Amino acid sequence: MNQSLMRQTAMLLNDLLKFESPADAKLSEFFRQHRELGTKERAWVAETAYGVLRRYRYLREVSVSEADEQEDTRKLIIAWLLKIEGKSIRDLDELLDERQKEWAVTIKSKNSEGFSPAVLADVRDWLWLKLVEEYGETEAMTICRSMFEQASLDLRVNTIKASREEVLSRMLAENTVKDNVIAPTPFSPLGIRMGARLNIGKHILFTEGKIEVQDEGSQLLSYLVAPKRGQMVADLCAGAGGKTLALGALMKNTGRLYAFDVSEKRLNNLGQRLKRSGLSNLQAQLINNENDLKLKRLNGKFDRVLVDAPCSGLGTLRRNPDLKWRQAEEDVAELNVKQTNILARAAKLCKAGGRVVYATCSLLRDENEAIAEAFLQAHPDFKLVPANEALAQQNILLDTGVYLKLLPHVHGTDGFFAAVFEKTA
Ligand SMILES: C[S@@+](CC[C@H](N)C(=O)[O-])C[C@H]1O[C@@H](n2cnc3c(N)ncnc32)[C@H](O)[C@@H]1O
Repeated sequence: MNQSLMRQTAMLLNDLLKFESPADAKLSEFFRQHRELGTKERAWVAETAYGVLRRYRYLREVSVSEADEQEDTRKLIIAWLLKIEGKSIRDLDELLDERQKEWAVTIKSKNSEGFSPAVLADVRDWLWLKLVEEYGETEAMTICRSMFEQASLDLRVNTIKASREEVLSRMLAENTVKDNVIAPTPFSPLGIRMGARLNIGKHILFTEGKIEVQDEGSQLLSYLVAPKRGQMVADLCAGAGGKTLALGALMKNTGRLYAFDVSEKRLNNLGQRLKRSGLSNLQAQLINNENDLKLKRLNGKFDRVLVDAPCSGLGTLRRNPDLKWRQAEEDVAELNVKQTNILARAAKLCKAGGRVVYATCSLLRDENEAIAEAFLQAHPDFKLVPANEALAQQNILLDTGVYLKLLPHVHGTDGFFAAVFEKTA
């Protein structure tokens, strides 16, 4: 790595730290503008930028001095290399100019004595307080630290086109995955976990539609929905269809599966994935909001409704570390209103004897249990189906209690929450 790459990464970080749009989109845009960068250089830029985003608060604390007029992202990078990556100043000889070497000496000498727990957990104060209230200080710290790790690459085998055994044996036989740790996921019967990141988008199994990228936790949600052959199923917040496609495969391409969302762009992405999947039971529909008239004629028609609600996304911080700096406490309150309303709308779509699943990738009670409990209070015609029992019925032995609650350091998945409701009348 060299000084020019350092400069480019610092410029990218200047942009990312404005927190105006998601970091993954900005990173892709950066790579499109810098096609001259090779694979190793790209990996270094991505790792460094995401590394700084994961540890931003701590790194500022050890690198920014009172004399600084404005934040210099090169200091953050140096701090990341020295303090997190464990490099020595000598290791960085080629990378740093003389002034930066002086910064490095100062940064190296800083220790974390007296830093607040929120700085060490690398989250904003409001979020730290909420997590401590919910999980206690020790568990809150463990959760925050688990988010410093890179997530594994999880794949879902599309059973419309292949079996897990077939995909696993093909991958194990291949040179591309030779040095990779590759294994069935522990809980999802359709998952494969890969230790290292591959550009899976170009892999033949992917282009043939035999595999999809999907976190194991997300795969498990479709098992909670548990759609049966020939049923009417709605995915009310389908987005780009990660869970919709899994539902379609569980339905063995029979029945009718509706994918609704308010985002045209996301539904267009679903369209691309749908072509690869080989599913023909799926219909995508753009709606204005949960009160869209298009939904009205479908009231009481569905056997299964999934609400994968818009949420803070704090369970996905391993993949989207920028979210912890972009989310404010007020945003969560705003999301709670949407979550409550969308779930109430889902209840209307569901027929008697049918099932509604409410899911988020949030860690916060306000977006999870609180919404589920309020729903049960307001909807006496629904009862809670314990998630552990619903999974056991699918031969998945994962018991996190009446709600599904997944955490990276416990389950190896992103953080997920789900509640299963059945309409009794
Ligand atoms: C957590 S994401 C869904 C991710 C998707 N289910 C997947 O597995 O890839 C939440 C989605 O809710 C959508 N959304 C937001 N408000 C909505 C509303 N009022 N009705 C339906 N969808 C909504 C967003 O556009 C977003 O795609």
